[in-house]
Amino acid sequence: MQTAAELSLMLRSASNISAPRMQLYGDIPTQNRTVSVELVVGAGLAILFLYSAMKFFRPLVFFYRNLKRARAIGLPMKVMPFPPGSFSFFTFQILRRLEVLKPGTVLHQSLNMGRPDGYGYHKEMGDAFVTVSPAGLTLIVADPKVATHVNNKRAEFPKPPNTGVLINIYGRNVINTNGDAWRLHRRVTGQAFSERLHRDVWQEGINQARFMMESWLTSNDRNPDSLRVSEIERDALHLTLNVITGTAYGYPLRWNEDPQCASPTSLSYRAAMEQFTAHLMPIFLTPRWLLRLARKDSTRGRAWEAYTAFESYMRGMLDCQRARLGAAECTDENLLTALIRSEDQEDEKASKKMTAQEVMGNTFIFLFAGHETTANTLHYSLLLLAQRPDVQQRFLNEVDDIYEKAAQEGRCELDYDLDFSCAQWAFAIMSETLRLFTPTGITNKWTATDQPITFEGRTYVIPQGTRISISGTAVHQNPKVWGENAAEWEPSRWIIEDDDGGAQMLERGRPSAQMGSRLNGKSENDAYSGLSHAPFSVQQKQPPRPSSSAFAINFGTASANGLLIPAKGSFLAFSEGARGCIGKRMATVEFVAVMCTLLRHHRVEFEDDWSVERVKKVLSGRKAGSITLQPPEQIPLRFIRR
Ligand code: HEM
Repeated sequence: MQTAAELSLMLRSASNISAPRMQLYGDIPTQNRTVSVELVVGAGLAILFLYSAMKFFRPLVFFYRNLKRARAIGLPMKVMPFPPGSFSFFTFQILRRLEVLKPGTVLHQSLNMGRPDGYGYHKEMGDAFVTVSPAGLTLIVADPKVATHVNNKRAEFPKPPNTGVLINIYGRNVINTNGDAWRLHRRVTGQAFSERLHRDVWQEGINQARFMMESWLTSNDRNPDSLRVSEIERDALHLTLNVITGTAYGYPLRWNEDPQCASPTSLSYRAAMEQFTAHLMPIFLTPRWLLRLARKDSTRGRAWEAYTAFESYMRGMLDCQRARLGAAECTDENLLTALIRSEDQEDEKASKKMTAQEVMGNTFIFLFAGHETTANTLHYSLLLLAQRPDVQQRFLNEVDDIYEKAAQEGRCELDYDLDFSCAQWAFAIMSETLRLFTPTGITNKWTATDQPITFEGRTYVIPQGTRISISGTAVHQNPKVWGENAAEWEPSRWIIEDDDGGAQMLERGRPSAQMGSRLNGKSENDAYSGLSHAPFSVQQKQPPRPSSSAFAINFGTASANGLLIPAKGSFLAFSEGARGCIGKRMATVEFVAVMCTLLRHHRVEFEDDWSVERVKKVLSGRKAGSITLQPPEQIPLRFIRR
């Protein structure tokens, strides 16, 4: 038997023996485990704290960094919580849906959702200034020379990254690509914008204007002497959609006719486009699968309906052109045949084909970009002519002269080659409307690397990654560029004085027969070089209105038929440089043909209950949430036989 003392000794020795083993296998680690759990939790909390702090302070850090970069430039600077333009179409739509954004409220005004302020900001800040926000720097430009410099250096100032990802809805296209991809898209689509297309556009503009007037006749108890038009905006959109479809897409339509559709839809072509435009936000922002699942009678359901209907119409037109190409029926090239060919054959320069998606993307973007801007210009011009009977009279005289000349030459129809270049006032009215009611007031670029710019004689380095917003709206209302009356709609500014200094077109009213022949002798390029800046048509010897100190005019030139070619950078409605508007001439030809047809036998007036003041108020506003500039309210018009 062991005594208690022996037992106690044994236990103690056992514990002494086991001690080193337990050290080896984890007793001390148990203690450590507690420590390491604490460490892990502590580290986790620290990370969480650091992450939250970073999230919280990051904008401040960025803001501080951006502030330093902006100061280093040396241009005037404006600090903003958000970059300008953040409250664009989409933000506006979201806020409107939340019902916190009512027109006339302070919030509405402060988000600058009213009509763009024109030159307002620049009065305080100068013609080039930088805005700083945590998101980055934006250089805002109302100076023609800086605008031209930026617009003409495509590689140094490309479109900002992710430009137009939203307008990618049917596929990549010429508007939202850069570099080699853009070059391919522009080369392929650019072929279609030939003089042959412009000739077709002229004729189709006349046809569609007649169809439109016929549709007014049926809605006016067949009284051709007084046609009331309650929705001129809608009709103008319908007209321009039909013109582009009938010409660039090779599918001429009567007024209410639809093109071929690849799969059945209950929406007409025009209704599909209207519903599409009305549901841009859900279409742009919602994943397709979610749109597809939406209830038919919901907003998203309607968006999906418009999206699929429009896609079916585009596929139908592509199928039709493909069939014509296959049957060798198609000798004429148009935009769709050019796109189809680019999917089938490699582009020689790029050694690449376009994908089916890119073909769809371009099919969509040309319809979309090409019809709304031209429709807005027609719409605003008719409103402005009704507001200014004196200018309207000048134009009506011109219309009479052009038809008279055609009759003398044994023609009952106007002809693109013979008559387009005679429409001096039509051109002046269009340009002046685009100057003050610019459909897309801002074009955005970006600095790919640090870039020097020269402004008012000094050079500034704009750091890499700066957004550059060229504000056409501000340039067009800049008194240094367009004179003290820059904010007034005055089409006569586009018509150049005679060599003897008299404003002959204005004073004389009707252009004389002599004037008629002076215009007729010139080529169409001469007559419309005002939009193209084509150097071959310029008469350098005749600077217009030397008394004016305005840049556009003083440094501008005169076209051979007496139209102002503003100095570079001062007229930006179509932008400038390699990425300028591809459809500039098409829009001009269409405008002239339609206006000459609409006002051949009629003059346009407002209804009696529309006072000048009431009209002015509407014209100074902007339809909320629209992508291009549109008046906020419908103003009914009346076409009175003259
Ligand atoms: C009055 C009518 C029009 C106006 C005011 C206008 C205005 C503009 C402007 C300002 C740009 C430059 C946009 C930017 O850089 O962000 C542009 C580009 C473009 N426009 Fe127009 N446009 C008109 C008519 C048309 C028409 C009729 C078409 C075609 C049918 C068209 C097709 C395009 C295309 C494809 C581009 C992109 C060019 C490129 O990035 O290479 N536009 N337009």
